[in-house]
Amino acid sequence: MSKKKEKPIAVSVIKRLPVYYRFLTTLHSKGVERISSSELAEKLGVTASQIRQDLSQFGNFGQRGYGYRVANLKEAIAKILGLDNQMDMVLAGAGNLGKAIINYPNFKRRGFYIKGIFDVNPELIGQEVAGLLVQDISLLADFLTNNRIDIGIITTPPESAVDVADIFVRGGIRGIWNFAPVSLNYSGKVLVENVHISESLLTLSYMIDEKFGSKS
Ligand SMILES: NC(=O)c1ccc[n+]([C@@H]2O[C@H](COP(=O)([O-])OP(=O)(O)OC[C@H]3O[C@@H](n4cnc5c(N)ncnc54)[C@H](O)[C@@H]3O)[C@@H](O)[C@H]2O)c1
Repeated sequence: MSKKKEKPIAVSVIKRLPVYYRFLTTLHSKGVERISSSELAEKLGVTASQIRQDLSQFGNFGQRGYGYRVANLKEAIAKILGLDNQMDMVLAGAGNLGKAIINYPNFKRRGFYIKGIFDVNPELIGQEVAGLLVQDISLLADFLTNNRIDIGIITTPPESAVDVADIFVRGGIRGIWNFAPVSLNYSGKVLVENVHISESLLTLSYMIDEKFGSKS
């Protein structure tokens, strides 16, 4: 499954690709066959030249005067994002957020499979969530030795996150999707994507205040 890119692509570009992909998927499901970069840009709130510049880093997609074939571009972006590869994942922390992630059906549709769920709570261990039994966290290290897992998801409280991440790293995991509000630093050993849901909410709250003024 190794798929190292020859030339590093800016993270800002990589972060826009899923947005293009999601929108193209919607267009495709509505039967739209082609779209111009200016239409695509208008719908997504970016400039047409930004889209052309982003996509040109990966190859030649659109045709002048014709635009993009929706199905082709969608498939090409899926490939760039690695959605044509299966990514196997484990999750530590089967609480509120963990269960919501496990039960979300679209990850599987996009090639992300949760293979193991781990927790410390004896009341949760042995419970079935989305067809998998929650296992004792003490079994995680062995599980990683016996299964080739790509991504480890952390939805534990912050105080357990570093311990869990250490087990992931020792177990050979290549990427950590971390929802706990702690910084994980493993320069070079593993890629960490921190998801700060609360920060995103605070940003929205700030923007509401700025645009519409405070409620009082
Ligand atoms: N729920 C949200 O919307 C939300 C939003 C933003 C951030 N977060 C963060 O996500 C994390 C989970 O939040 P939650 O609301 O699901 O909490 P939760 O308390 O419902 O779930 C946490 C789970 O982690 C388990 N756990 C604790 N230590 C563990 C360990 N060492 N190994 C494995 N499992 C362990 C607990 O038993 C529990 O089942 C927290 O760090 C929280 O700050 C949650």
